Amino acid sequence: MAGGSGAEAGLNIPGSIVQFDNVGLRYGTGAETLSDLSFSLREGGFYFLTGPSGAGKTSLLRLLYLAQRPSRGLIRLFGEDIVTMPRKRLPGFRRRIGVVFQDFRLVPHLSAYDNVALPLRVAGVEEHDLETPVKEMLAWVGLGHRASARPATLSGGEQQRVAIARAVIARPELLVADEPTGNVDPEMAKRLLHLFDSLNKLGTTIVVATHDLHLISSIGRAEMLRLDRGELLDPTGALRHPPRRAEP
Ligand SMILES: Nc1ncnc2c1ncn2[C@@H]1O[C@H](COP(=O)(O)OP(=O)(O)OP(=O)(O)O)[C@@H](O)[C@H]1O
Repeated sequence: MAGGSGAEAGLNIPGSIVQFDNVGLRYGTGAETLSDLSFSLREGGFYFLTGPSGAGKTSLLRLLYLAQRPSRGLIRLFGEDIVTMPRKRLPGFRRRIGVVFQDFRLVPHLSAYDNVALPLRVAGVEEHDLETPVKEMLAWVGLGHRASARPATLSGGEQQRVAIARAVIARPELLVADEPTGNVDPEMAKRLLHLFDSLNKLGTTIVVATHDLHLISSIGRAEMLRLDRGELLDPTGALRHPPRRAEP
């Protein structure tokens, strides 16, 4: 394992929002889909997750947004061990995370407006306080004129933009996005990335899984998480915070 084993494993690393130690994930009885993942993400960092199809990116994101528990290892989120945490505490943690799902998962019977308003309503924001931010957010993603449309009447790219607006509207502490620009044109992709960039500058930690090299190159300060066949490529140990010392 890269650094972090033995006595320091499991300790809370100051300034980290996510910490994985020796995490493995196995679906059923097959081989491990993710193996020995050990890394930490800095609070306020901007990370791109890349890797070939089937490398395990969606599986890693599912661990991050608490849709999946690991088969082994330790995961800390917001400084707490979420593997052994009682299930009833998980929804409170999930509310601190914005998620853009690869398949959008909009609520089908709600309009675009009501889908975007959902996280604010769950957080108890009054109707008269949420109208302006929801309208502004819809306008930013180019859907001001489709506010009353149901998801089934929207194109794939429009649904993706509603999903992104919903994920960012409540300014989550952690934003996890799975191929968030896969269905939009390059101009809109740039606009959506600007949204992530602004959110990051306000303090949200961002993790975006993407194959889009253009997108990756547009955020100079972003760090890379590269997965290959379920393993994280971290040759310099830079994804450990603090990084492990170079071998003598
Ligand atoms: N629920 C599941 N049950 C069994 N196997 C699964 C499940 N989800 C994913 N897998 C398997 O885990 C491996 C990694 O899948 P995952 O979707 O995490 O990869 P990915 O890197 O996101 O791929 P892509 O870029 O194509 O979306 C694949 O072999 C996949 O078939």
